[in-house]
Amino acid sequence: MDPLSTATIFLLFCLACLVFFVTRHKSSGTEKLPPGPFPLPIIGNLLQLYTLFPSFMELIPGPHHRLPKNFCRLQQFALDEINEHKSTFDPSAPQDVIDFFFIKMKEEGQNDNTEFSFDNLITTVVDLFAAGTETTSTTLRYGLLILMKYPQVQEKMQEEIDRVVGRTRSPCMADRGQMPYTDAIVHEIQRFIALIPMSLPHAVVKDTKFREYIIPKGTTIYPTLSSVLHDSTEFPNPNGFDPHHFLNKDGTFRKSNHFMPFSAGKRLCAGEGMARMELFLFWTTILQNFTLKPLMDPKTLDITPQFSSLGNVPKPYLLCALPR
Ligand code: HEM
Repeated sequence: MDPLSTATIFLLFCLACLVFFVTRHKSSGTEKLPPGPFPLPIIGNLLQLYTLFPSFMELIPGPHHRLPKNFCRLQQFALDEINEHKSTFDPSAPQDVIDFFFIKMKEEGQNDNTEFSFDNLITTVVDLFAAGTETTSTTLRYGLLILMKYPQVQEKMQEEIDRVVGRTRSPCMADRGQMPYTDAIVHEIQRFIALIPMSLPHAVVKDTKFREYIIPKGTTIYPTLSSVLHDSTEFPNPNGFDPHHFLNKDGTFRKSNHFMPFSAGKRLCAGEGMARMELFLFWTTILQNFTLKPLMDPKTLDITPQFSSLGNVPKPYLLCALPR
C-alpha cells in the first residue's frame, strides 16, 4: 500500500472516531451542553490532527506544506527586525514595542521565570505582525469591493469628505466625529463581512454555568461573533449591506452594542484602536482622491465571501480607480 493511502485511511479512521465520540457524547446526556453548530468540535479537532500527527499530514499533498516554510520566513523577518533594533537601541528614547521589550528584558536580569525572554520577543513580534496585517488588509480589500457595488454610497461618502476635509489636506482622525455617514459605512462594512466569524478559540478556566447549561472546565469554546453581528433583533437587514444599521433617522451616527468584530471582554483584539484608525484613514483618503468603478455592472458584483471558515475572504476582483 502506498504511503498516501495509509495516510488517507488513518485520517478517515480518526474522523470516524471523532464523529463516534461526538455523537456518543451528545446522546449520553449526562451533562447538558449549550447548543451550537454541530461540526465545530470536529473542525477544531481536525486542526489538532495536524499538531498531533505532523508526519501523517506530511504524506498528504496540499497547500498546508507551505505553512512551516512560511512560518520560518516570518520568524526570520522578526529576527532581522530585532537585530536591526539592537544596533539603534537607545534606552532613553525607546521607539516601539521591540525597544520597550529590550528595556523589560534588562530590568528582569537573571530572573529565570521571566516572560521577557528572547524567544517571547520573537513570538510577540510574529504575533503582532500576523494579527495586524492580514486582518486589516482583507477588511480594506473587502470594503473596496462593497463600495464599488454601491456607487450611491461612495457618492455620499465623497460628499461628506469634500465638505469636512476638502481636497487640499489629508483626512485625519479628528474629522471622524463630523462624518457620521462615513463612520456608519466603516461600521457596516465590518459588521457585514464579520471577518473572523468564530473569533479565536478560548478555554473555560473553571466549570461555568451559562443559562441552563454547565460548561465543564477546559472546554474549548468559539464565541460566534457573526451571530451577534448578524442578529436580526438589532440589525433589521442582517445579511444585507445596509448603512441604516448605524444611522439614526436624523442622520447622526447610531452606536450599537452588537458591534463586536474585534470580539469582547478582557482578551478582545489588542489592535482594535489601530485597526479602526487605519480603516477610516485608508478608505477616506482613497475616496478623497479616486472614484472606484468595476469593469462590470455593479449590480452583478458578488460580495459573498470566497471562503467562510475561520475567516471571511472576498472573491478576487478587478477595480478601476479613476482620479477625481
Ligand atoms: C480589521 C482588523 C482586525 C480585526 C477584525 C481583528 C479581530 C480580532 C479578533 C476577533 C481577535 C480575537 C479576540 C478574542 O480572542 O476574543 C483578535 C485578537 C488579536 N488581535 Fe486583532 N483584529 C484586527 C486587527 C488587529 C491589528 C491591527 C493588530 C495589531 C497591530 C491586532 C492584534 C491582535 C492581537 C495581539 C490579538 C490577540 C489578543 C489576545 O489574545 O489578548 N489585531 N483580533
